[in-house]
Order: sequence, then structure tokens, then C-alpha cells
Amino acid sequence: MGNRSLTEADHALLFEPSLPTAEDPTQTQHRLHPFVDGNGSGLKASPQGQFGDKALTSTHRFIPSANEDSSPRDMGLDPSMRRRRDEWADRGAAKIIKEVVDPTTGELTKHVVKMGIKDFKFGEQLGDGSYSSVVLATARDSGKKYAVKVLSKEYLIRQKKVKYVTVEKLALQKLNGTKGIIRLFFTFQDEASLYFLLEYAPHSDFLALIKKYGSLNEQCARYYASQIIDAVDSLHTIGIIHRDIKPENILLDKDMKVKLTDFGTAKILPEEPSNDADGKPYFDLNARSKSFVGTAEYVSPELLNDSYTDSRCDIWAFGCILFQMVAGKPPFKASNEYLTFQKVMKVQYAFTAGFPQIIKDLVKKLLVKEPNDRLTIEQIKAHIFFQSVNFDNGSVWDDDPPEIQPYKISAEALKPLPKVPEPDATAKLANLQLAYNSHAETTPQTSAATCQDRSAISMTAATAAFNKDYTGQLKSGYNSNAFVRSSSSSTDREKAHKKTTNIHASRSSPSITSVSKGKEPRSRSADNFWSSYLKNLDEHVLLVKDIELSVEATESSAVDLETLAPDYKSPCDIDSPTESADKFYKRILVITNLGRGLIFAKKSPKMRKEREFELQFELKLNQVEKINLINDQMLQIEGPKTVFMACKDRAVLIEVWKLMKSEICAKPKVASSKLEHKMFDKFISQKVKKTKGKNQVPHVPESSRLVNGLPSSCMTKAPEGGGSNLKRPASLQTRSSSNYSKLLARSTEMRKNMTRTNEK
Ligand SMILES: Nc1ncnc2c1ncn2[C@@H]1O[C@H](COP(=O)(O)OP(=O)(O)OP(=O)(O)O)[C@@H](O)[C@H]1O
Repeated sequence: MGNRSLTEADHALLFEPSLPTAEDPTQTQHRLHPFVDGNGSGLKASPQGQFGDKALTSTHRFIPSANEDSSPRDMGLDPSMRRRRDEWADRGAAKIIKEVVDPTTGELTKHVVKMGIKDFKFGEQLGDGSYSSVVLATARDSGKKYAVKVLSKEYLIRQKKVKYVTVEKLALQKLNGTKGIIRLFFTFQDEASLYFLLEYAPHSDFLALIKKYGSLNEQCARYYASQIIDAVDSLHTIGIIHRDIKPENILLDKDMKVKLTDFGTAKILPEEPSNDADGKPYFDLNARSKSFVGTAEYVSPELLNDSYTDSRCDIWAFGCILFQMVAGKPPFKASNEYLTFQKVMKVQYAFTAGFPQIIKDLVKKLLVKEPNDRLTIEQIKAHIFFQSVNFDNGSVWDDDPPEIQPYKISAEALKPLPKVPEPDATAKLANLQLAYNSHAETTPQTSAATCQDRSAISMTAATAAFNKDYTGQLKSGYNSNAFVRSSSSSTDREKAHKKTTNIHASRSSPSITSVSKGKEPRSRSADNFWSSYLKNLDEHVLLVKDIELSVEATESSAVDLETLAPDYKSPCDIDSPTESADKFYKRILVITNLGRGLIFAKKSPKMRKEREFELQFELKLNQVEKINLINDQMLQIEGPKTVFMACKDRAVLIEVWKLMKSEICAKPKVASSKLEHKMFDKFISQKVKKTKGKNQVPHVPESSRLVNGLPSSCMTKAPEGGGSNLKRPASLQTRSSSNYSKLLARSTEMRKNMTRTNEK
């Protein structure tokens, strides 16, 4: 039993009847009012430990066995054990008030009934926690399914976990009937174990969902995030802080809706005197708690840095989960717990490529080191991401879930958030916008104020401009250049534009004005767009170019180069896609200073209709093993995948080749253009010497056969087997300590021993 004796409360939980929990569940026609714990019977001695991989093996441990009736069990029991079991059958059963309507008189009569282990058939194990096993149970009378959390008394006492169970029970009782919280119907016990009869959530948990799909699209993320935050709001309103919110503690019920579970480490706040006229209970949600509880990947920095948490730790965890929904992995994850802590303490995380701007904005405001600067729940609900969600009319819980789809990058998602101007600031914004646009193309001097604002205001326009600009270039053979005006034209803005710039005459297009810029292949607005897009990732664009791209098929298939690119008669005859080439995707390559080659594709068969660019492929340049120049219009880049990049424009290939050859990663090398061309020419002449015939179609070995487009493995999707490197993170639950290294040591120790200690 360790060095800690049981408190009265612990004793009550383990050995005495307790308070009622919830309405009964097992009957459809009758309402049942459970009010006490009792004891159960019908247990079978288990040869192995049944309380999770972290539990101790106990020879005294009992588990409910699947679908057995009582008689065969009696055979193995000696008389004293049988007597004890029978004693507990009465003592440990839950006593429930059953309301029965008399069919003749129509009167409601109440009966006290006992419900215990004998009233359920036990089935498969649903899950394993640190100190419990959860099994499926079917009520013998109604056939309804439940999840029963089974906790070994001996283990709880030995590992000093009784407090956790008490807290879990109290929290669930307090929260009973709250939307988004798993329901505890009642508890019962026998000599060996405690049983929590819980609502069954048949669709597993949120971690499994993310794993299955790899990520969730914005719509799904919005649906689930709104339920999670609403459930957290309800918790906090009732004075409960969860403190271990993570995907695996978010179950999915029969309707695929959120049910928070695992309140073992919750904090139940004392009610404070209320000043409210309506007398609503008041809880100090900012009251600090020093308990070291949570899970490494979702733990808030204030617990690690300053050894305290309050309700804002649930908001932090919500931010981590929101990130994970889109990225498929938690924001703070390292090879071990210590390194994960380091990242959390420094709030060191990076958005994945193509992370949608709107969610990024919200996550950035949630994963904030200083709890006071973190958004409040009210502010979260008011965030533009939840603009379409009505948190007041219950639709968050009533609406059916959307079709689950993984997140797929789209140009729409990359568009920066519209900056909502204050009414009187519209004109100023327009001025700044236009001033910036003019600046970007023509005006050398810009005021400091304009510079400061421009990153915020230029991006929407730049996005729109980029797409148009790009289409325009294709049509006009790179002879036109575009510069941007505000994408939402307005008379005011046009006036402002005239005032602030006298450079360009307006054209009929509301968002683009084209001017001839000689031979410059791409407008700066396009580059600005990518720069702005990547700026948030601490990345900047080194190169934006049109390319044709193919990726070697993962399984070699009988596809040759002609099949790969039917319009290309030979690789040396590469040109921009023609208007007739319906099957072609226009692709551009963006190379960044962080050594990423991002290939965006735009399906625009006739170049009439605007189609959005989508990130199709990411090439990690530092993983490139070899670059082969097939000829001076095509590169073969060997790495984890073989990528063929073709471009008629030799200068483009020079740049790509140069970047890759110099193993560009974090720091680009700057070489004089003359030198680059020299190097390139040398490289080519060596290649040409080795090539037997000029302009010959290179031999493509069977193993390097190509397919048109990209293998699906390059697209955003769930990794094999629902994959990802997501392991179920285990909770940390240990006593508070101001000494961080002690905490780490303790958590490591804890991992080893799979033990927990009671918080103070
Ligand atoms: N009501 C339920 N319906 C279906 N499955 C459930 C239910 N409750 C729990 N489970 C499954 O059992 C697992 C363990 O449950 P739970 O998290 O409550 O246990 P725990 O011992 O408190 O775990 P932890 O180690 O996180 O503290 C869950 O991850 C889930 O897979």
C-alpha cells in the first residue's frame, strides 16, 4: 500500500457505497435513478494482469469474462472465495431506482434494483489506460452496449491512484448530461475491482481518426474543433479543468461526435462567492495548480517553465490538436520526452507546407507561451475560422458530421486572411495597398509605415494577381507583366490609387493592370505572393519557374517517356503545354532557402478558366543524391524518388541545377552568373561528350520508367496503414516540483516503472 494511508474519501470509494451518478441507461421504457455504489459478482480470476501494459500483474486481479454465465465459474472456486464473492454481489452492486409504469392503472411506481457485474455480458477489450482496462459490456436485459472501465483496487492502492479515480468519478458526476462529455451511468464494485459503467463510444478516438485519414480538411477540422472547444467551454463553466486533453481522450460516439473522456487528472475547482446577479456559480479559472499532469506533446509551457497550470492549459492543448488535425502530427514532437519538453518550453514548432492560413492564424494565437496572451474560449469562438459556426443554437452538436476527408492543399487555403479594416481605415488601407503595389513594380521609395503594413495587405491581391498574371503570361508568351491592384476594386480605392500613384493607367480588369515589361519572364507580384506565403514559415523564395515534372512510378510500369508526355515527341522538344493538351497540368517550381522544392500544379486545359494552384509535390533538396543532366532541357534528380524536370528555358534549368548542385539547404551560396553559366556549360559539355548522339531520347531503364503526373503517394494522404509516426502519447502524472530536471527524471522513471504518484 506504499507509504500513504487511504483517506476517508479513498476508503469510501473503495469499500463503501457512494453517491448516485446518473440516470440509468439500461432500460428503454423505464427511467432508472442510480444513487449508490454497490458490489458486483460473477468475476473470474484472471491469470494475467488486466490493467494495461502499465499495470502491475496481480494474482488477485479479476476481470469480467466475455459472455459467461455464472455456473461454470463456480466450479473453480473454493467455498471461501465463493462466499466472499456472494457477499460482494450484494455489497458492491449499484442500487438504482427504477420507475415502472403500471400498465393497468398508468401509475408510476418506484423500485430499488441492484445492478452489478452479473447484469452485463462482457465482450472485447476497448482500450487500455495507465490504470484501467476498458471493456465492452452488453446489458443482459436491454441488450444495450456500454463501455466498462475496470480498475483494480489493489493496483490503485499500491500505485497511489485512488485519488485519480475519485476525481474522475466526481468530475463525471458533475458533468453528467453535458454535451460532448462521456456519460457515467453508475459505478459498482466487487472485492477486486471498481467498475465505471460508461456510455459506449463505438467510433474509437480522435487519434485513430487522424491516423486513418492522415489529416482532416478544413471542414472536418472546423466541425470537430468547434465541438471540442464547446465541450471545453462547458467543462470550464462547471469549474472543471481537464488537464490532459489529447486526441486519444476525445472519443467518437455512435454519431461520430466528440465525447471527452479520462477525467482522472482533472482539477475540480472550488466554487467561489459569486458577484453575479443571476447567482451563477463562479470558479476561478486562473487559479494556479502545481500538479505535474498532462501528456508531453500537449503539455503547456507554463507547466514546464513555471511549474503551474490553470484552465489555459486546456486551450493550449486545443491549439495542439487543431494543428494536428491539419498537419497529421502534433506540433511538438521529438524523439524523446525531454526533447519534446524543450520544444514546448520554447514554443518551437513549424507549420507544414501548405497549412491553411485561416487555421494557421488561429493556431498561432493559441500556441502562445504567455497564457494571458492566449485567446480565450470566447475569442476562439469568435475567430474567423468559426465564422460559419453558431455556438449558441446547439447546431455544433446537432449538425451531422461532414464526410471525413484528409486535408488537401489548395490555393484558396493559402490565401492570406482578409484583413478586416476598421470602417474609417478603409481609405488608408486602399492607399497603402496601392502604394505598395506601385512600389512593388515601379516606385523605388516607400515610407516606413507603408512597408510595415504591406505584408498584411498585399497578399490577397498578390494571390489573385498571381493566378491571373500567370495565365496572362502563358497567353502572351511571357511578354506581359502584371502588377497588382486591390483584388476587390472599389471607386474609393481607384480614386485613392489615382491620388497615390500616377504611374499606371487603369484597365478594365478590376484586379489586374497589365503593362508591357519587355522580356521579364514573370512579374514580381508572383514572386511576392510566394514570398509572402512562405514568410510565415521563415522561408523565402529563391526561385519561381515553370517546369514540367514527372516522378518515377513507385512500381515500375510499362510506361516510356513518350507515354509520360504524349505531346513531347522527344525530351528535347519540350515546350509549354499547348492549348490542346487537355491532360496537361501547368506546373511551377518554387525553390526556397530551406531547401524545399515545392511544385504547384494548376490544371488549366484551355487557359480560359482560372483553376487554382495546388501543392502537388515537395522535393527535399537535401535528400537529393544525384542530379543527372539528361540533356540541356531535362534534369533527372535522384533521391527518395526520381524526379524528372524538364524545361525548354535553359536559364531555368541552370538555376535549378545550380541550386541543387550547391546542395542548397539553409544557406544559399551566391555565385556570379557568369560563373554559373560556365559551370553549367562545363557540366553540359561533359555530358554531351558522354552522350553518343545529340538530342537522342535517353534510355530509360525499366526500373526508372515514368508515369504521367504524380504517384498518389506524393499527394497529401494518409500514410500506409493509416500510418504516420503517431504513437499514443502516454500521460505524465506525477507530483509537482519546481525542479524541472527532477520532473524529467521523474517522468522518465515513471515511464520505466509505469507508475504514477498522487498529486498533493
Ligand atoms: N466510453 C468508451 N467507449 C469506447 N472506448 C473507450 C471508452 N472509454 C475508454 N475507451 C478506450 O479505452 C482507452 C483507455 O481509456 P481511458 O483513457 O479512460 O483510460 P485511462 O486509464 O484513464 O487512460 P490514461 O492512460 O490516458 O490515463 C481509451 O483510449 C479508449 O480507447
